[in-house]
Amino acid sequence: MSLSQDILFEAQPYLIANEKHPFVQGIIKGELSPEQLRYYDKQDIAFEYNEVAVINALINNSTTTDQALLFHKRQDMQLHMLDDWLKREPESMPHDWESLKQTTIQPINQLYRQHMASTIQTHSVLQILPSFAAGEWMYVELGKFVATQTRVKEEPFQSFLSMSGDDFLGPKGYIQQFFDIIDHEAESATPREQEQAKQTFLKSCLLEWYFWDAAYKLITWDDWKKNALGGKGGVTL
Ligand SMILES: Cc1ncc(C[n+]2csc(CCO)c2C)c(N)n1
Repeated sequence: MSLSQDILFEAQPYLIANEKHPFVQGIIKGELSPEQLRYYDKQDIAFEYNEVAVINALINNSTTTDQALLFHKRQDMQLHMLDDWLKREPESMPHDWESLKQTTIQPINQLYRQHMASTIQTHSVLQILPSFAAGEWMYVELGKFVATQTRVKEEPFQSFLSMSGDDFLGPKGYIQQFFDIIDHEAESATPREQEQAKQTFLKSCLLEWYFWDAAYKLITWDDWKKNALGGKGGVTL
């Protein structure tokens, strides 16, 4: 079994848990509040800016020119996507880079961003790529899942998780190409390095679940502070 097959087999329970999460269910049923959508939007733009640094590291540490070109193409898409996103709904959101820099990165987002960024110092595509590819894979799979469900037609629920175009799908899509690169790099890696890469992927899948959860519950550092300083022994956040 290739490393990517092994990873995908172990990631299945995480995918099912993500499909069941009330935020994902709320997208299908159109039952999320403007506050929940706004929290997600703000945190996710900041998350995607962090991905720019991770993709840069993938370009820097590519082991072939083809890899560098693929990551470069993905980076181009990332920056155009962020540019389009920042131009949307400026009246309801601080959708410009200056004010976005002021956005507080909330606890789970910080954990996830640092989980990804911490792989950069390995200088290894095999260690960096799974941290990033897991989120892409999860969104593509969730997109396929929601397409099988009867979902509400109004925006923003209608287009949420609808992955448009074939950029990510199929044998030449990003997802398959990322897995091909993971398998190629795994050939020259030790079992321990392969295991590390797998655990990094699975941790990203876990943090995907917590990302939905934080948006669903609107969890902030203030909640963490109240919980810690409230003197009640703490509740589960
Ligand atoms: C929590 C979270 N995880 C992963 C992504 C990454 N992601 C999902 S789909 C996509 C590209 C197409 O929109 C990207 C980059 C994200 N945004 N938020």
